[in-house]
Formats: sequence, structure tokens, C-alpha cells
Amino acid sequence: MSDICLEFKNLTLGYQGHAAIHHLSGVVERGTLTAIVGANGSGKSTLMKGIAGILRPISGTCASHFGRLAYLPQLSELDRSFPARVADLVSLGFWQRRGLLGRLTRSDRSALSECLAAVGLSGFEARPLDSLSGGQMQRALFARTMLQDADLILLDEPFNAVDARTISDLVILIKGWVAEGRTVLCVLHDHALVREHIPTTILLARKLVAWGATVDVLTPENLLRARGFQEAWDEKAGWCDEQLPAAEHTRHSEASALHEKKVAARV
Ligand SMILES: Nc1ncnc2c1ncn2[C@@H]1O[C@H](COP(=O)(O)OP(=O)(O)OP(=O)(O)O)[C@@H](O)[C@H]1O
Repeated sequence: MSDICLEFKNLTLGYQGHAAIHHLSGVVERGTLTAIVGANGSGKSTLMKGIAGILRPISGTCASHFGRLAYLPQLSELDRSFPARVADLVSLGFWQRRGLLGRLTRSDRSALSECLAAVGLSGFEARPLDSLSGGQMQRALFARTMLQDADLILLDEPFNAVDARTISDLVILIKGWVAEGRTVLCVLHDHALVREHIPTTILLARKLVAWGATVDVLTPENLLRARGFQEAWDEKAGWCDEQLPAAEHTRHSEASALHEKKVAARV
């Protein structure tokens, strides 16, 4: 089996006529832990959506070599008012294997309890989601991710509004997943946390600024370059016009918006 989990070739992604991330090339190796870092609007979540298949490339490719995917979007994208219990949310981790209507076996139920225990939520099975604190909700989502038994795990700002104790517990879980050979990509804003725990970093500013060992990427020079690119960015810029004729550009915008709606309806 190849050591490559993801391979980006000249990948450009965006929304309805506007590019959000341009010409990304590079390889993510299997069993590695990578941080995706950049200012607000630099394209981090867009890249996650591109990898998850929610957004189609405008140009270039994102070749993936993995079995199961687990994607944890930002908490703000989740509707917590949905009338469900913790056990309902976490057992969604089985759906890729059991289907949405598949009955849980006795061993599934014991796996569910083990995952809840691993995230410190034993006894929370029957709690309604809207009664959880932000940190408890994030722990429940990590339990669901564990049940998914995925080869590639995408975490978009998993530590937002989460206290230091929960962060350190969740970081231990993530490192355990990597030790098991899973590949983890994690969008983060806290550079100190990235420096301490994440060996590899991708720094974005609507395009790739630097990619490599965290110590080489998060340098003052690279962070300054990233700021310069971000500030110079024209929010209204279209696709890479030099690469895509106008008719193609419009066709892609429409097809991409439709694809995004269809996938969002499935997630
Ligand atoms: N659904 C969408 N439709 C149109 N434009 C979008 C959409 N989602 C994101 N964008 C735009 O794409 C650009 C990149 O957004 P993205 O969410 O990838 O940034 P980010 O780096 O994850 O930011 P943050 O740190 O604020 O979460 C931004 O200019 C944003 O406004």
C-alpha cells in the first residue's frame, strides 16, 4: 500500500464564481498529523471541504488514497437544537458500516460506551444535545469520530470554545489515532498549541505560503508573508482567469453550487 494518503495537484477551490484557495500542490503521508493554519478567510475550511468531497475542484485534483473518512466541521456549522440524545449523535459514527437504519449490535453498544468513557462522558448517553456545554459537545463529537474508525480524520477548529483540560484530553486522543496509523488534518488558530503538538504544518493565505516541519513553517518571515498575501487579496477576484475560459468558469460555478447543496443535504 502506498504511503500517500492525499495528493493535491495544482488544486483550486472556491464558491460561486470566486476562488478561495489557489494552485495547491503537495502530498500528505499516511499516519501523519498535520495542522492547517492561516488567518480568517485564508481557505482552511475550504480545503477541508475539498478533501471531504463537499466542494469539487475548480481546477487541478485532490487524489485520495484512504478507506473511511471522518470529517468534523466547525461547531458553528452544527445544529444543536436538533432533538437528539448524546447516544444518538455518537452512534451516527456507525452509519458508514451499518447504514442509517441498521440496528446496533451488543458489541456496537459496548463500543459506544467505551468511546464515551474515552472522552470522559460516561453516563451521558441519555442527555439531550442542547443541555451540553461546548466542551462536552466537542467530546461527544470526538466519540463519534472514534466510532467511525476512519483512516483519514479532518478536524476543523476542534478546540474552539473549549477549556485547557478538554484540549489536553482531546490532543491525547488525536495523537493516539495517529499512533494507530490514521492520518489527521486539523485546522487550528493557536500557534503555540501547533508548535507544541503538531509536527507538520500547512500555512495558507488563499494559496500555499509554506508546508513542512512546523518549526520551519511557523517562522516570523512566513507569518509576515501570509499576512501580506491575505491583506492584498481581492475578495471579488474570480476563478484563476488565466486558466479558465469565461464560459467554463460560469458552468463550474453553477455545477459546484449544485454539488455543494446535494452533499450538504447528505451530511
Ligand atoms: N459557502 C460559501 N459561499 C461563498 N463564499 C464562501 C463560502 N464559504 C467560504 N467562503 C469564502 O471563502 C473564503 C475562505 O473561507 P474559509 O471558510 O475557507 O476560510 P477559513 O480560513 O476557514 O476562515 P476562518 O478562520 O474564519 O474559519 C472566504 O473569503 C469566505 O468568505
